[in-house]
Amino acid sequence: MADVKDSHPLEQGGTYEVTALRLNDDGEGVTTINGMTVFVPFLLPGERGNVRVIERQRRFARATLLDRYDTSPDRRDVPCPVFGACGGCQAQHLRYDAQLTWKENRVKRVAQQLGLDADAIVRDIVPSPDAFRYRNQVQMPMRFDSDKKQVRMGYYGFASHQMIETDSCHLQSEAMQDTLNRARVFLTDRGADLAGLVHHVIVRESQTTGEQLVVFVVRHSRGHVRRALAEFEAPHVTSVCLTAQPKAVGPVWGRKLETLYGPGTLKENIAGLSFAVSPRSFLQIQAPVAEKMYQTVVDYADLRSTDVVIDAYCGIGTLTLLLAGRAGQAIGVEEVEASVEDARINGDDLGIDNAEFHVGRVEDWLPKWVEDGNRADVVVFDPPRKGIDASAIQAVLKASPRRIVYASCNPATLQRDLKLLLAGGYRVEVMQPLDMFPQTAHLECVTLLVRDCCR
Ligand SMILES: C[S@@+](CC[C@H](N)C(=O)[O-])C[C@H]1O[C@@H](n2cnc3c(N)ncnc32)[C@H](O)[C@@H]1O
Repeated sequence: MADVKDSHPLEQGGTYEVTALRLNDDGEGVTTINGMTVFVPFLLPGERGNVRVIERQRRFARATLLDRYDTSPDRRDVPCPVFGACGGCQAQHLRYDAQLTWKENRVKRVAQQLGLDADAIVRDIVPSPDAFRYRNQVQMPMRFDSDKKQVRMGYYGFASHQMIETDSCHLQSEAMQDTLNRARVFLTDRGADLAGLVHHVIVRESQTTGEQLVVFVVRHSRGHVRRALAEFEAPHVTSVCLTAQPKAVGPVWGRKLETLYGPGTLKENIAGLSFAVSPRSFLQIQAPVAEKMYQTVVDYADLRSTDVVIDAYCGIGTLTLLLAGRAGQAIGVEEVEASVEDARINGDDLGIDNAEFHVGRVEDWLPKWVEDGNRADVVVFDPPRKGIDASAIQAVLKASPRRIVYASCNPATLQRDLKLLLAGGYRVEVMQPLDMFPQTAHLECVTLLVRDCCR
């Protein structure tokens, strides 16, 4: 068989004039050169440009934009000085209304690829009330520069661990940025002995109270390190914590977490309920869109007062506790022990006595629960980006709940998992996209599936 590469006269390093046809799921312009698909970051649909091919694979290539000859009406001025180098945002150059259309169309494409009537099933995307300064948490890499004797701070570049220095990210609140800037100065002032040990600073903020929790991630934790970091103060910071993680690159959290001062948790108000959030627990990145997402899940679940509802991947129990208000029994399952502790405390504080929580992996817990002969009338899934494990899908098909509500943050795994659920006898009734993450390629989508015999 002829090598596919040979049938495409496309030179690595060659320069070409192209026009972008559409955006891919990562927000890159998609074009073709001599019949081969080529991805060009920062070129918008309809824009012409001169590009250089920098990577050539069997079926596609990547190119970098050298010159742009046109300006799409969807292009906007970018407020962030490190946009394009920093790996955090992919779509700041796209007007917000065009970002919403792009994201909604991605969900429509998922529906189409599953053979569904996308226009009938996919609802209009729910926008974020704020296109900037919406995030409630940040993990900021910090490095001590021994030549300059100061701490450098910034995000990692696209697909790399090269630090792109910045002291003004437009996605987080000004108060969070102020805390990070103060942490950098604080560490620089303390010098190499302390600053050389800190490789990340995590800031979490309650969008209800404005209180902040700071976690210093250190290579190792000794008494003098704890005492020195406990001196850090900033106007909104109510708790300072520490975790020891010897490696600066890779997972940020160490095994242990110590509170140096303060309660070590934040309180967040979501959909009228107050939740305690500890440093390691998952919390949706912004409260206003999370509330809309939760309300959609609760509506789609359409619970009856005797129903048993399972909330798989429940985090601190936000959805479980909201669902419990409408059901006979709500059961949350979550692998992070600290989150389940938060969930139990939250249930007790809210006086909700028909919710229970289990620590475990959904793919282990759900098959066993079904095997033991338990029933579920409605199952809610809100997994991480990797989606639902196939064994959990097989288990839910066996349990045969009346409804399945799937909140997804990744259209690719959503499509994969929906395919299995459709083959297992479920029908997609409606898909609701939500923009939880403006300026980035990420989105949320809540899908309602109904067992084919139940209308
Ligand atoms: C997208 S979050 C949703 C949390 C919650 N529904 C909320 O809205 O806050 C996914 C959660 O699943 C947890 N998780 C990830 N993999 C898991 C697994 N295999 N089994 C159980 N929980 C898991 C994560 O720790 C995280 O809390």
